Amino acid sequence: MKVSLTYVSQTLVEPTQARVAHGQVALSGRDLRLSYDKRTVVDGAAIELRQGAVTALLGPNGSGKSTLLRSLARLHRPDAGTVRLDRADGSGGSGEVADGEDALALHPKEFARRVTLLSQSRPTPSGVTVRDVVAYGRHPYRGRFRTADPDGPRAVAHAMEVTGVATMADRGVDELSGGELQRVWLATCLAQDTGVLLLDEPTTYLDLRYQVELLDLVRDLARVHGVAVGVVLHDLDQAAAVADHVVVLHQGVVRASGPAAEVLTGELLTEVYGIHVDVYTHPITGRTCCEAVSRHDVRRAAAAAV
Ligand SMILES: Nc1ncnc2c1ncn2[C@@H]1O[C@H](COP(=O)(O)OP(=O)(O)OP(=O)(O)O)[C@@H](O)[C@H]1O
Repeated sequence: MKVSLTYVSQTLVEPTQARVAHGQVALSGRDLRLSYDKRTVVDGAAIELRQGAVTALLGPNGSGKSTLLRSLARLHRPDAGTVRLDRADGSGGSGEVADGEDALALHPKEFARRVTLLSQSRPTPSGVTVRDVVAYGRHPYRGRFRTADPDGPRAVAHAMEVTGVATMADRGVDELSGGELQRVWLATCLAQDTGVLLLDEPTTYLDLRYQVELLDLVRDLARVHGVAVGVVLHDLDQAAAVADHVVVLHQGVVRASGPAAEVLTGELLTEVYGIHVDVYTHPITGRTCCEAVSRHDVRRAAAAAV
């Protein structure tokens, strides 16, 4: 089978938009208060997504990760606080900290050319092919009368190729498995060719190979192509493997934020998740591993010690 995300760093065509200034803040939220029907679920949150870096949002169920991510994507309007978007070429901000533009004030098409979100669930359209759905990612580049989008065909073909859905281009999306559909949505985001990529639990539905390859792709998009990635993950090992920065939410408050290697400690994770978590370096791979200790593990260890 020809599909492969693995070789994306070799095959990814140069993005059509200039992306430089790795490390500069591309999208930021400050002092965000987010609510549903007057119930505040995120309070005082700050987050920065930097060009060329992957930032993972972590935390228990209901801690506010998706809501925070959606607020950065303008899908959840904050009660308080700001969301600011810097220019990909760095012209909208100043050095380390972006001043940027008020993301909420941008024209929807302008925003969609710069930020995309792979959300947790999307309605599956019926009667449309995979190629149609991926081509939808080009909507911000089309004019009122569907005027030419010269980069469109190349971007769509390439997005399908690197996500492994090119071979199913003519199939109806309503006949795909959950994992296939997830890759089609990811291809749609990639076809949108934005400098900021937001992903809400993107490995859901994917089998082991595609989970690993998706995370490789995410890392390449950041490191090779300068994309600022914000990703909600539940798997702490995956987060440790892919993220440069992590933001840990607990009960709607940012409990810790910073370089992954510094933030991911057993002490913090044990406190936040309410279960004992061991963090150690794998003796062979050198990777950071986060392992929750179950009651059965404790019993086994006690029995072995006798
Ligand atoms: N549409 C909604 N209407 C009302 N409350 C909501 C809605 N969506 C989420 N919430 C509530 O907001 C809080 C934060 O939810 P959110 O989905 O952001 O958390 P999360 O950290 O992403 O959770 P999970 O890990 O379970 O996906 C939760 O208490 C949740 O019940």
